[in-house]
Amino acid sequence: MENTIKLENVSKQYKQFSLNNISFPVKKGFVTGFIGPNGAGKTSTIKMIMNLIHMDTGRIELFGLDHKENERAVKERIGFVYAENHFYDHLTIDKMKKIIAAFYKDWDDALFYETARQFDLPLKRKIKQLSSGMKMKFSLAIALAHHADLIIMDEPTSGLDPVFRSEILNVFSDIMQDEEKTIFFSTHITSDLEQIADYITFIDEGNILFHETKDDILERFAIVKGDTQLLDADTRKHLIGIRETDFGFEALTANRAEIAKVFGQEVLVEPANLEQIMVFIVRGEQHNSISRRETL
Ligand SMILES: Nc1ncnc2c1ncn2[C@@H]1O[C@H](COP(=O)(O)OP(=O)(O)OP(=O)(O)O)[C@@H](O)[C@H]1O
Repeated sequence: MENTIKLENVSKQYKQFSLNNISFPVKKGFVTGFIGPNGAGKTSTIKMIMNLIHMDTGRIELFGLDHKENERAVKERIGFVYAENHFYDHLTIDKMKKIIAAFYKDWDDALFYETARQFDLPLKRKIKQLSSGMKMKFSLAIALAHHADLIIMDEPTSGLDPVFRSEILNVFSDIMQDEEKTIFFSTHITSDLEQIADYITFIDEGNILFHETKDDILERFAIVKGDTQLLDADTRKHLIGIRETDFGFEALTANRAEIAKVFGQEVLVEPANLEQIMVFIVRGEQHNSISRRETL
């Protein structure tokens, strides 16, 4: 399977934060969701992919090409949707579109207007008068109009109401009908991923904890519930983010199959959704002496 994006041992050191030799692929023809708690390093990673900030070490390939050596060529093929406004506020959508269109060889004006109509974009309205959802749709209309093969988005659905979000997710599904297209986006909204992601890349504190298909993740992880008396130094090693109450314990396992071997029939094993997986893993790190990466 072809990789549209490939990160190899990418690192970046800030004063109080570092991205630590991160490596993962983004598969062509699929939607990959990039999740992790606040400050995990999602935006920094995306900015490095887009060559907006420099990495200290490592290599990033886009469409099989080094992303810096071939920056112009690869950017022609990318639609970048980003929360920080990169438009001129005082221009109307239509005028801004004209400026942007000039940068792309493969610009399709008819497709832009068709998408703008579909999105109800007010062409004569100034950028500064647009809601964040409209700006987001405008960015997507641009990405579609220059026939981007790869769409990269940093939290595209945050701040959007549920109706708008569902509309945008439908647009993503439409885009993915074309098997040549790839979507990579960061989000906190795990239910969006449950709906449309094929792969999930999980980052925390500058480390990639896993990169797998969504189906494998939902298969592998599970919630375990049982009596606190079952917890000892050995059994705890198999659990992540244990929460103990008067009624018993609740924890996450990263290896559902192993739980029966450890606890027999004495615990309840239930499916875990992505939100629970994220919450338990992050809590696990705060309270556990065992490194999260070892447990996963
Ligand atoms: N230019 C910078 N200088 C110093 N530290 C920075 C800089 N940019 C980001 N950081 C730090 O790097 C860490 C990761 O930030 P980043 O924005 O990549 O996280 P994120 O996963 O996108 O978070 P969020 O979900 O809150 O948007 C944070 O602790 C942030 O303060």
